[in-house]
Amino acid sequence: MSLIPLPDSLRPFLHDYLPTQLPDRTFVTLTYAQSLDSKIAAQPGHQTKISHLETKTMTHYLRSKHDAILVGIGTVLADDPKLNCRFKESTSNSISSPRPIILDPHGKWNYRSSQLFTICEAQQGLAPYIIIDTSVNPTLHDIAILQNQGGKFIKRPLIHTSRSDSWKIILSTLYEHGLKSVMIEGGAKIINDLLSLQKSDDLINSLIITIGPVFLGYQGVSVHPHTNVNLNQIKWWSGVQDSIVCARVSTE
Ligand SMILES: NC(=O)C1=CN([C@@H]2O[C@H](COP(=O)(O)OP(=O)(O)OC[C@H]3O[C@@H](n4cnc5c(N)ncnc54)[C@H](O)[C@@H]3O)[C@@H](O)[C@H]2O)C=CC1
Ligand SMILES: Nc1nc(O)c(N)c(N[C@@H]2O[C@H](COP(=O)(O)O)[C@@H](O)[C@H]2O)n1
Repeated sequence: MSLIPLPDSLRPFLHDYLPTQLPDRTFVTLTYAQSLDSKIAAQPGHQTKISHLETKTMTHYLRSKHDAILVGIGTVLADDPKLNCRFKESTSNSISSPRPIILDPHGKWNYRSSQLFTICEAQQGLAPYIIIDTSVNPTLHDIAILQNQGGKFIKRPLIHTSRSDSWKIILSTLYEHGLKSVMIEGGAKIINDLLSLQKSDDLINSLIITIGPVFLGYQGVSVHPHTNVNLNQIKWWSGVQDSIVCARVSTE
C-alpha cells in the first residue's frame, strides 16, 4: 500500500506532541486508530482498517520520529504487521524505521514466518527485539535467525510481575538499549493497561488518537480504561475523513 503526501497542516499540528529528550527515561507516545464507539478492531483477533490513507501517512510520519515501535503479541498474531516506516521526507534519500519491540512473554510468535521477517530480509525495516519472560527458552536456531538480522530476544521477569512493575521493567529496558522514544500502537490490552496506569505511574507522555467515522459494534475490541484519564493540552485536527486528537498526559 502506497502512502500519500502528508497533509501540510499535520506537521505544525503534531509538533508539540513529538518526542523530546527526557533526562532519565524513554518518551512514550500512545497512538492508535479507533471508531466512534471506541473500538480498535471489529472482532477479537482481526485487523480492521479504520484510518484513511491520509491518517495512515501520519502514522508513518510518527514512526519516522521515534526510535522504537511497540506492540503486544495479540496484535502481532492478529495483524502480522510490518512495523517499518514507509514515510520519506521529500528532502531526504533515506527512510528512518523504528526498532520493533514485541511483548511476547510466553514466546508464542513464529518470527520466521512473519511479514516482519520478510521485510527485514529485504532491508526495508529493522529486526525486532522480542521481550520474553525469563522462563522462556528460545531455540538456538530462533536466536540465530533474529541475531543474523540484528534483532534479539530480551529476557525479563514479566509473567509473575504486576502490570505496573512490568511496564517499568519494559520501559527501562528500552532506555538501557538506547531507545529514547517509543510509539506504542496497541493492541487493546496494552492501550487499556497504559491508560489505566496513567494516574499512578505516569507512563504516557503524548497521546495521539485517530478517530474514524464508523461504528464497529458490540463485538468490537474496546478501548475502555478502568479509571477516568484526564488529558491536557488537547488539540483536534480534521481531514477528509478522520479526526485526530492529541494530548499531553505526562505530569512532567
Ligand atoms: N486500530 C489500531 O490502531 C490498532 C488495533 N489493534 C488491534 O488490537 C487487537 C489486539 O489486541 P489484544 O488482543 O488486546 O492484544 P495486544 O496486542 O494488546 O497484546 C496483548 C498481549 O501482550 C502481552 N503483554 C501486554 N502487556 C504486557 C506487559 N505489561 N507485560 C508482559 N506482557 C504484556 C501479553 O501477552 C498480552 O496478552 C487486534 O485486533 C489488532 O488488530 C492493534 C493495534 C492498533
Ligand atoms: N493507524 C492505524 N490505523 C488503522 O486503521 C489500523 N488498523 C492500525 N493498526 C496498527 O497498524 C499496524 C499495521 O502496521 P503495518 O502497516 O503492517 O506496518 C497494526 O499492527 C496496528 O498496530 N493503525
